[in-house]
Amino acid sequence: MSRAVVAYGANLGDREATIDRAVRELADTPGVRLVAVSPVYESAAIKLDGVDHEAPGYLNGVVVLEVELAPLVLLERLLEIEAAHGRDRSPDAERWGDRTLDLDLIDVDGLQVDDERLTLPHPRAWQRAFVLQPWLDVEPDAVLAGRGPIAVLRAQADDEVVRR
Ligand SMILES: Nc1ncnc2c1ncn2[C@@H]1O[C@H](COP(=O)(O)OP(=O)(O)OP(=O)(O)O)[C@@H](O)[C@H]1O
Ligand SMILES: Nc1nc2c(c(=O)[nH]1)N=C(CO)CN2
Repeated sequence: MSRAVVAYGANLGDREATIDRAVRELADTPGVRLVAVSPVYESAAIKLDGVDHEAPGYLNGVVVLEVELAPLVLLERLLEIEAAHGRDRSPDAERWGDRTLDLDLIDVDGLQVDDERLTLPHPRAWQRAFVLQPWLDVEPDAVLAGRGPIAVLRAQADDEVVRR
């Protein structure tokens, strides 16, 4: 049994409905138990060249899971749920572009993994308030492997999040 933190983000379509359904689908997955659901945050879209106030805003949050699945199997399930909610993964889709649903595997038991398909912890989570703040709300003492306590990382992250 492992403990996994999954972050979601959505800035296209009916964001609330997509997130509600995606969390339910995740919780209904055999071998997955939903342990905690964070508050939801609004955040401006971060693009490769900085904050984009013209783009639709995101809803972001995290869920904590107990899983009996290997990390790669859980990742496959996340990608499947994203696809079921219309995530555009065509080769010409913009990197960090607008999306109906993004599900990122942030941490699994503090494991450090550098696989072709999976990096753990998520390599950019440490600098994202839109991940750290909701995670902090549900696991205030959590530590991001190789980076330190998420409370410290959150204080250093400069993207803005507003609780809904
Ligand atoms: N910890 C992880 N969580 C989710 N995907 C990961 C992880 N590590 C590696 N990947 C791989 O990254 C690929 C691209 O992910 P994705 O398109 O969601 O990136 P992104 O959300 O646009 O950007 P970012 O990774 O900065 O959040 C996925 O197909 C997946 O195989
Ligand atoms: N506000 C916000 N910006 C983003 C997000 C996100 O979830 N929220 N995800 C990205 C790539 O994963 C890129 N930019």
